[in-house]
Amino acid sequence: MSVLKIKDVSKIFPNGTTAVDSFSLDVADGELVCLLGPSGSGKSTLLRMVGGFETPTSGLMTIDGEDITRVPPEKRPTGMVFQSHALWTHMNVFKNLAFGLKLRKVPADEIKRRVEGVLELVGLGGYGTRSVTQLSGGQQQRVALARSLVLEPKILLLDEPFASLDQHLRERLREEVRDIQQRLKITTLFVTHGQDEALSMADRIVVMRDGKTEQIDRPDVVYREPQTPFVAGFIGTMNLIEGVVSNGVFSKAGYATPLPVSDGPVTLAVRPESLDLSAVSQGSQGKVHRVTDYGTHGMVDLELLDGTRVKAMVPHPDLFKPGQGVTLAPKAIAAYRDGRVIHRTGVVATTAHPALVDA
Ligand SMILES: Nc1ncnc2c1ncn2[C@@H]1O[C@H](COP(=O)(O)OP(=O)(O)OP(=O)(O)O)[C@@H](O)[C@H]1O
Repeated sequence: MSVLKIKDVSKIFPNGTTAVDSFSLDVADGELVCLLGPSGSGKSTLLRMVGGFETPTSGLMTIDGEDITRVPPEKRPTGMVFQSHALWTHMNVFKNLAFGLKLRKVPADEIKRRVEGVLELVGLGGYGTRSVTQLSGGQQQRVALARSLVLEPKILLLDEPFASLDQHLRERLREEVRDIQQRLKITTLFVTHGQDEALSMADRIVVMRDGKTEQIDRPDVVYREPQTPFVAGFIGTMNLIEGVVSNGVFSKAGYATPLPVSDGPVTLAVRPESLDLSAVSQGSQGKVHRVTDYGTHGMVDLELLDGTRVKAMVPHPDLFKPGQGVTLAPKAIAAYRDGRVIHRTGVVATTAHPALVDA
């Protein structure tokens, strides 16, 4: 039973950079929350503050009600796994794991039991006597995870732990870590800038931007109901089409559609799979720039009459050729104004996973 609370935490570095800006988050017992955002959005700084490796400029952090804001890392009930795992190469796997327990004066027989148990858990049973230099990258990262878990932290902190691994291994480890996390029911905060990682692992995703929260929601909600154009553009492939609404009609470069919002500038968010195209010889609203064949589908790069570029997913790539005139029927998922959602259209994405439409 461990709950992490972060309340109005800010970090301003001595050079004046505000890395984290009045950030608040409650992570429930056993929950896995992903911090997702572009480079420089403050994810690592926030995680490092929870781990005690950076001190907040202001704010409060508690674990199970106890203030940990200024507690040194080794005294916190947190375990952190870094991107570069920094295993001790002069020690074998067992000793790497036993080290922290020895420091805590855990009796030898208990050390043996706990290390062996956790090695089994990460799929490395029997690897104790191996030198860590004789392990693959994925195995080393499992040892790094085991080294944190063996200390039985209340909160597990993962900072892009798979970033250095190839795609295939990353996907496998992602599933393994999620399994272990759920089996142990360990409250976890996970930093990534991989949206597929966040979408596939998290109970909730925090989309960060400039040290602040842009949206906190379940993965499917973040994907289907992005609150801001920033989130819409960040998760999956999204066309953000800027136009103007006048008398209930949205128009953009020769294209018009009813939109029940007040007059003014509007940004429509349209997934490529929700932008239907028709090839026409007259009255086109755009021109095909390029068609990419993805085997299962095609992705058409279009140029609208005013030069705006958008993407449309089509079932058969050979239906469209560069230079071909088209009309479009975009089904927007939402309309935004001044950075906030002002209208939801009820259109839902037809693909469950954004990797499908990444182009
Ligand atoms: N020690 C430091 N001194 C000054 N500025 C820093 C320091 N560490 C980080 N920053 C700045 O704080 C901001 C947030 O950095 P942070 O590393 O937390 O972002 P991030 O979202 O984790 O990025 P990435 O995905 O690239 O790791 C950035 O503008 C970064 O340049």
